[in-house]
Amino acid sequence: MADTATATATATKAEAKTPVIELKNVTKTFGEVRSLSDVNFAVYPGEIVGLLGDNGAGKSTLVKTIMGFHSPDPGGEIYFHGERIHEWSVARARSLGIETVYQERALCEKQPIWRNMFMGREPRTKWGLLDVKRMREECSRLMSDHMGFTSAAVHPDNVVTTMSGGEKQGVAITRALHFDAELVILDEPTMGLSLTETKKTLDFVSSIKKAGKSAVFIDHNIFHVYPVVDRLYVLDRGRVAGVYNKSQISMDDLIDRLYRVARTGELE
Ligand SMILES: Nc1ncnc2c1ncn2[C@@H]1O[C@H](COP(=O)(O)OP(=O)(O)OP(=O)(O)O)[C@@H](O)[C@H]1O
Repeated sequence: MADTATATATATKAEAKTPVIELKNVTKTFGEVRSLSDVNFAVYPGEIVGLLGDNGAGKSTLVKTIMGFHSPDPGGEIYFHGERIHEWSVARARSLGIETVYQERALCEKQPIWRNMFMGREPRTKWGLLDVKRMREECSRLMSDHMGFTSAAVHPDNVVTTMSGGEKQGVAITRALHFDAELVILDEPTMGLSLTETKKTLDFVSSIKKAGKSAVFIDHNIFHVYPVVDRLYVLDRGRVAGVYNKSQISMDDLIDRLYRVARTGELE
């Protein structure tokens, strides 16, 4: 069983590097509801961090804070590569390379793959028109290099509706990496997917690490999260109930820990 000492040891080892993103003493209240309570959270370069917790634990509030949708209550601090950012917003987070991959419905189903790949960031010709040729070619390259799609059946001109759930998530993750995301937030990317499609999506998650980027992975299913992450945060009632180095806690111990936290609310 991991304990606070283990988590601290892990953090100390990683502290040789500066976190990509760090939240210090972040509290977030909505009226009477305290969704986050004095949360300290960090993601280091090249690290995949899992975020676990029961319904209402504060996972969405935490990632929405990272994404700039919520501002912390006074006293909370956000750092990006060690620099304190005072004016945190969606635009700022995005400009710094924080990208989010939602459940599969985030793509435009009736649009071709290449259109989805460049949505909102379309390259233009010198006359200001959409550079469709470049988007098609670049999409084709990304699909074979990053997504391993060599089959002629998966073509950049195919509309997204024809793709499987795992392939759609592949497009979303590849899109994030292509736009130089430093930190990819994966918000329940396996929801509603079959076993095979889930496997495909988890492989794409691993590709984020291979590309030297970082990710925060939220999922209710610990069997999906555990295999692909380096560290795990457990949230409970808005607090960080534990931080674990995956290499130092087995899945069984983690499950026990989650049950105990949910039952007793105790912190590490
Ligand atoms: N905009 C809001 N206004 C009021 N309360 C909110 C708001 N957003 C979240 N909450 C409350 O904050 C608490 C944490 O919610 P949050 O959605 O962050 O939890 P979660 O861990 O993501 O839950 P789930 O796994 O069910 O999605 C809940 O009690 C929720 O009702």
